[in-house]
Amino acid sequence: METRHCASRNETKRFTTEELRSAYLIESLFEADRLTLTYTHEDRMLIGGAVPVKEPVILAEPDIKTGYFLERREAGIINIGGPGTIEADGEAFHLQSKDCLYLGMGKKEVVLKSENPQHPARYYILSTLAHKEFPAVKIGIDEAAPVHLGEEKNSNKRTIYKYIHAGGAQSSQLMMGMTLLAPNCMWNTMPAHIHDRRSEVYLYFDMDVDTRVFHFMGEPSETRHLIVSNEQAVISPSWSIHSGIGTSNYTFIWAMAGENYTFDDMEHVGMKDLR
Ligand SMILES: O=C[C@H](O)[C@@H](O)CC(=O)C(=O)O
Ligand SMILES: [Zn+2]
Repeated sequence: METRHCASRNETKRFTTEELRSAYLIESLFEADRLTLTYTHEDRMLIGGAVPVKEPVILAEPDIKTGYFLERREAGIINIGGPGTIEADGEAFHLQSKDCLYLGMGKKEVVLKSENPQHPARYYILSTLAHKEFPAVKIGIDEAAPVHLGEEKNSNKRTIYKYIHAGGAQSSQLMMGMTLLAPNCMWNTMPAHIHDRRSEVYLYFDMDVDTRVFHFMGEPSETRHLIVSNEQAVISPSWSIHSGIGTSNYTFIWAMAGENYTFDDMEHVGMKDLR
């Protein structure tokens, strides 16, 4: 497990490209037959990936220092690969591509499996602290609440699918969903926003090998960018905008944790305030 301590707003202003990338970008998440994990101290989110090929992957990490992974945590797991099955304390959940599984606090044995090693499941895992147990539930993309945003003339027409949120799968604090861009639309989350009461993580995927997303971060008056490749994730502290433009099509998963559970609690940044 890799640990990322929080960088302050003021030190971030002076970061070189490499310093910015090592603080905020997670470059490698999906490896065969093992769980990769990054522990960010931003709202203590755990960001993970697993690709079961030859054998199942167990959700376990001694460095978390609790009796088991979900002893004091909950998790959202979205499959971005081939079909797979997740077993949680003996209960099996079948996940096609873009299906999500919510696992509440208290689930002891979580086993991640692929149906076909030739086309393995690719599990993206986002785990946050929990204070209460909520039932495990699978949410297919067809069951997620769609929100239509943006306009073609601004190249930002997109649909936000919410899986884990106040009106969907219940959780202690995790909110999770996926944003799909309309054809020829490359911008996400512009106009940009911050939410001072929550941290957020973006996973960019469904990208060609040479496609890049220019992900914009930083305080609205001090923006920086990260150049992001397929299946890489970005940590967004509460003071940072999080917006991107792709050189070609892409999809992204967003996940948030923090003080409130109010998706709409965003402070929109006026275009005149961006620097
Ligand atoms: O706080 C909310 C998150 O940043 C995302 O839901 C935004 C997003 O998916 C988008 O505008 O496309
Ligand atoms: Zn946001």
